[in-house]
Order: sequence, then C-alpha cells, then structure tokens
Amino acid sequence: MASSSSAKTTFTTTTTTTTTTTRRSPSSSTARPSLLSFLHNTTPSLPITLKLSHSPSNPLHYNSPYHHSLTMTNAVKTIESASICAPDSDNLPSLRPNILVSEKLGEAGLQVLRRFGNVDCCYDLSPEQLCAKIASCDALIVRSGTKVTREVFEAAKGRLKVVGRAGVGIDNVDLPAATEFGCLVVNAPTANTVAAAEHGIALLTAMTRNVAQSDASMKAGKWERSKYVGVSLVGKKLAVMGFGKVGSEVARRAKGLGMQVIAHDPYAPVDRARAVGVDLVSFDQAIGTADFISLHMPLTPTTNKIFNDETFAKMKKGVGLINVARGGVIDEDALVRALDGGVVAQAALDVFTEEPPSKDSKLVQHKNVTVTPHLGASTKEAQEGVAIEIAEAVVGALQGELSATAVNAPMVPAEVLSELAPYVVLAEKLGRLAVQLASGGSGIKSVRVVYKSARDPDDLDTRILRAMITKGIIEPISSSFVNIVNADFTAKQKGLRIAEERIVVDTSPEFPIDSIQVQISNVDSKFASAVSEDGWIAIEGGVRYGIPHLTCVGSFSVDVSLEGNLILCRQVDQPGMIGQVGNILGKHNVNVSFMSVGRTVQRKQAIMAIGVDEEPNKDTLSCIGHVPAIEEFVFLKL
Ligand SMILES: NC(=O)C1=CN([C@@H]2O[C@H](COP(=O)(O)OP(=O)(O)OC[C@H]3O[C@@H](n4cnc5c(N)ncnc54)[C@H](O)[C@@H]3O)[C@@H](O)[C@H]2O)C=CC1
Ligand SMILES: O=C(O)C(=O)COP(=O)(O)O
Repeated sequence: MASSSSAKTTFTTTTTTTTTTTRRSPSSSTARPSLLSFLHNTTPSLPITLKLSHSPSNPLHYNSPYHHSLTMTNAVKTIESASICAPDSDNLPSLRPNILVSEKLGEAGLQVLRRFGNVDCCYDLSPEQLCAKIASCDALIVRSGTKVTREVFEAAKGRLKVVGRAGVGIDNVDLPAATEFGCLVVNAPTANTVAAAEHGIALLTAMTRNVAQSDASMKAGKWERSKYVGVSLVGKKLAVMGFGKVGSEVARRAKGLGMQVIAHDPYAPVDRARAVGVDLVSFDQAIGTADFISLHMPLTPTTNKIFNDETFAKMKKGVGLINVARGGVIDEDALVRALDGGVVAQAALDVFTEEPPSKDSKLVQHKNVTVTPHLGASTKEAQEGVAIEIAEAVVGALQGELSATAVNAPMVPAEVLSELAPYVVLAEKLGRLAVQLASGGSGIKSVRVVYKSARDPDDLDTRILRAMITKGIIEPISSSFVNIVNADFTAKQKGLRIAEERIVVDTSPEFPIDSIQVQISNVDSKFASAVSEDGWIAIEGGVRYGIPHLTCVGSFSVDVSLEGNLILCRQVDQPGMIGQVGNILGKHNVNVSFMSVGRTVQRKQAIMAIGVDEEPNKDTLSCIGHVPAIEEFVFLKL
C-alpha cells in the first residue's frame, strides 16, 4: 500500500485507527448524485437503484415490514418529513409499528406517535405484564417509573427496536442489555431542564423557610411563628454538584438570589462555569465550604452513594442538602444519621433510592426533611416538551434514523449521515464479500479496513462504516443480528478485531471517501486470487454515481457494480472467455447485469467479475468450472 508520513493513531476496544498520507491522481468517480435523486431514485442513468428500507444496509437494520420508507436517507429530516412521513394508515394498517407507552406522556407527543404507529398507553404494568406485552412491540416509551431490565429485552425476542426515555435520566434502562440486543435507547435531554432547575430552587427556598412544615402545622390548627424561623440565602455559599444542564440553570438562579455559587463537576468545561460566574472546585472543597449543597449529577457507578458517612463528615455543620438528581447518589441511612447528628440541618429531596419510598421511611418522615414525589420534571410545559422530543426521536429511530439523542449508539449529524449513505451500502457489501472469500469464515479474527480519502482524518467519521463492515462479515456466518448499536459489542464477543487505517489521498475532498479496502488476515481463501501479496484476503470498492462498486480483488483491478450476486473467475487471458462464460449463463437463464475483466499481465492471467441477477444452480457453476481456461472461480452472494 502506498503510504508516506503517519499522522495519527487512535485505539478503541475493538478497533485501531491509523492515518497515513499518500498522493494519488484524481479518481474516476464522477459527480456526487443530488440528494433528491438519491432519496427518490430518480436518476434515470443509474444502472441500479438503492434498495428501499428492507435493505440490510439500514444501520439500525430493522427488518419490520413497515419500513417501506427510506433507509439512511431518513437522516435528512426536512426532506424526510416532506417525502416519507408515516405509512398510509388506510392502505397499510398492519404495517404500522406498535408503540407501547408505559407512563403518562404529554398529548402532543402522543399525537406525533399516533400519526406513525399503533399507540398503546398502558400504565402501571407489573414487570411480568411488561415482559408479556413487549414481545409485540417495536418501541417502548418510559419515564423514570418503568424498569427496562435485561428480562424486558430478552422477552422482546429481537422485536423491540427502540426505547425512548421521556426525560433525562436513563438509569432505569439496562443499557448494556439494550446494546447487546441491538435496541437503540434515546432520551429527551433538554425539555425538562428548566423545570428541574426551578424545582431545585423551589425546594431550597421552601426548605430554608420551613414552608412545608409550617403549612402542615397550620392545617393542624396551630400558629407557630417562633418555631419556624428560617435562614436567609443572600450571601450564603451554594455548592452545585454536577454542573450540567440543570446544575448550571440552578447556579444562574441562585446567583439571582444573591448567593455565592461554586460547583464541582470533573467533566464540565471551565468556560461554561466562568460564563455563569461560578468557580469549579474539587469535591472536598465544594462539600467542605458550602452552606447549601445541591445535587445535579447522574446516577452512575461512580456517583452511587457518593454522599455517605465519610463525605457527610467532611461537610460544614448545619449544611442544607437539596437533591433533584437521583436518590441513589445518597446513602439514605447515612443521611438520616447526618440529620440526627446535626451535620445536615435540613434536606429537601425530590428523588429516592426506591421510588416510591416505603411509607415508614425514616428519611421521608424526618422533621427536618422536605419531600416531593419526583416532581422535578412535572410542569405542563416540560411534559409537553419531553413528549414531543421523545416522540420525534422514537419515530425517527423506527424509520432507521440515527437519533441525535441516542444514548447507546454514535450520534451522527444528519448531513454526515446522508453523505455517507452510499458508503454504508458499500461497507456492508465489502464485508459480505470478504467473509465469503475466506474458507472457514468463523476462523476470522483480524480484519483491517483501509479508507482512502482526500479529507482530513478528523473530518471522517467511520463508526457507521465500521459497524456495517462488521455486520457484513458476521451476519453471513452466524445467527447474530448486527446493527450500529451492537456492532462493536458483537465483534468483541466473537473475538473479531477490526483495525482501521486512513490514507489521505490527493483527490477531491468533495467526496468523503475515495475507496474502502477490507483485508482479512490469517485465513485461507476459496479464491486464491483474492489474496494480496502480503498474504491477506483483500477487496476494495468505491462509489460511483452513488452506486457501490467493487474495484479490486487481491491484486487484480476490476470494476463491477455491487448488485445482485457476483461470480469471480480467474482465467488465462485469451480471446473468447467473456463469450464462453456469457453463453453458459445465458443457456441457464442467468441474467448478467455487469461484467468486468482485470488482468495483471497481458495474455497471461485475468480476473473476470460478473454481476448476475439470479443465483446460478450447481449445474451452471459446474459448466463454468469445466471451461478449460478457467483456473478458479467462486460464486458470492451480495
Ligand atoms: N427530579 C427530576 O424530575 C429530574 C431529575 N433530573 C436528573 O438531574 C440530573 C442532571 O440532569 P442534567 O443536568 O440534564 O444532566 P447533564 O448530563 O446535563 O448534567 C450532569 C452533569 O453531571 C456531571 N457529572 C457526572 N459525574 C459527576 C461526578 N462524579 N461529580 C460531579 N458531576 C458529575 C456531568 O459532567 C454533567 O455535567 C440527572 O441525574 C437527571 O436524571 C433531570 C431532570 C428532572
Ligand atoms: O428526566 C429525568 O431525569 C427525570 O428524573 C424526570 O423523571 P420523570 O420523567 O418525571 O419520571
């Protein structure tokens, strides 16, 4: 492979990426098809058209019949809404996806869902009822009250394609299980931010002025003015733990109340904090100096019970604690001890380790604790907002779109996705071809993918392509179903290592990729000519007019569009070979869609790549094998 300076190497769990640079003459590939022609297959000169969404090249690979709309192209939202919207419910009633909504969702979101699928709103399901229902569902929409466990994904038996979380926290969804089962998880991360922040401030002010306690006292017929003297907020120090969307909005509002605000967040950009006028400090500094501590970090293995006996002991005596994030970040027994010991003077809690908490929970009953039943996101505005946000994300995902709020799949901007669409088809086909060329496909352990592109390597997102090559390699030789969500996981599970290399070539940067080469090491090939000089099975392809083409097999150049099926023959380079093989195929009623011959040395050896619409039977293949000048041949399904 021609290469010069090495620019960059990165590693991921199953992949390696290397970048080298080389100069090449401009490729013969011509103008990029217009997006519309690509979407609607209206380019008359194209020899083949992109398959509609039954195509295995949908990166989410949903095989459901209602995917009669487009595949990758759905990424272009504006065109999508104008051109593919929902299936016609009158004509295709049985093709509509089933969408289970297991918790209350805003009406505006339900309307979006109803236009697209059959919506079943079924609240308060037991785990068993959810498992029983899920097998007939394509999508599930939840809030924080539904536990989407591994059992749910198992019970779905591969039908569930997307789980939509109508809110931020996805700690109630078993993400590793979702990924393993190839189920996309999307959330609605922005629409309830303000509501949660406002609730945090409401709890802070209610707590410090004993609003809940004095209200209860008055309703019990009392008038206790001296018992409920509060504390002022102005000039007090508030530590915001987790300076994300909600945390930063709480900080802004607290500053408006005249508070001094500090924050702890190991991942927050300093600029964002500076813009709000907040100092980012260490965990210990935050909890050790604050008068009030407000929690806004997600529940993760790291934050689980991060507020415990040890950390409460580091707090200023008499601190006030607000939690609108997740109950699990606090060791609730330790908090009761801290309240009893006076370290924590007051706490205001919207969230609990177990929801709802037990009626006799010491924490809930504590006189210095103010509680609300997970109301942070519960404003009319926020609920309408999350409902629309999640409904659109789920509908998009059901159409094969990669959501911008995907939690367990790469988030790829729509324009990148649309540009890469034909290469996605190419990538999968190259994977399929490469694995069929290996004798003993399951012995494949090491794959190298070389992308040649005129673009800067940082400008080329290959995650989808890698996933599709993985799909192409794994699916023909196993019962696994692979999509963009579970590709890396499945590859890892099967011990398949995919190294990626990028070569910068001197062609037009208008096209994202010049060619993709898939190489497989350490396996014998059914077709010896596919083995390159360095002993790898190697095939290469590119895209012409939006159509994937095979351009190289081993060290032979060919040019055949990747459609239908393919016969590769190595023969003595002599006149009449095309005619002989063409005749055999014609006699057996096998239609040739494309033919290309590549040779190394004139009159010595050549490779013939023949695209065929039908699958030739044994008899036909045997006749080809008996042509004396044919040295080897292989039939490959695309
Ligand atoms: N009570 C309710 O109804 C609601 C609760 N929430 C919860 O609030 C929390 C925050 O939500 P958003 O601000 O939207 O999320 P976000 O993702 O924008 O912010 C979370 C922040 O926490 C930070 N973080 C992660 N690990 C941390 C650690 N160990 N220490 C300190 N900071 C850490 C992250 O860097 C991020 O900046 C989530 O847990 C969410 O589920 C959100 C909305 C409503
Ligand atoms: O968005 C979040 O993280 C929330 O906690 C809101 O939960 P909910 O949708 O009100 O059950």
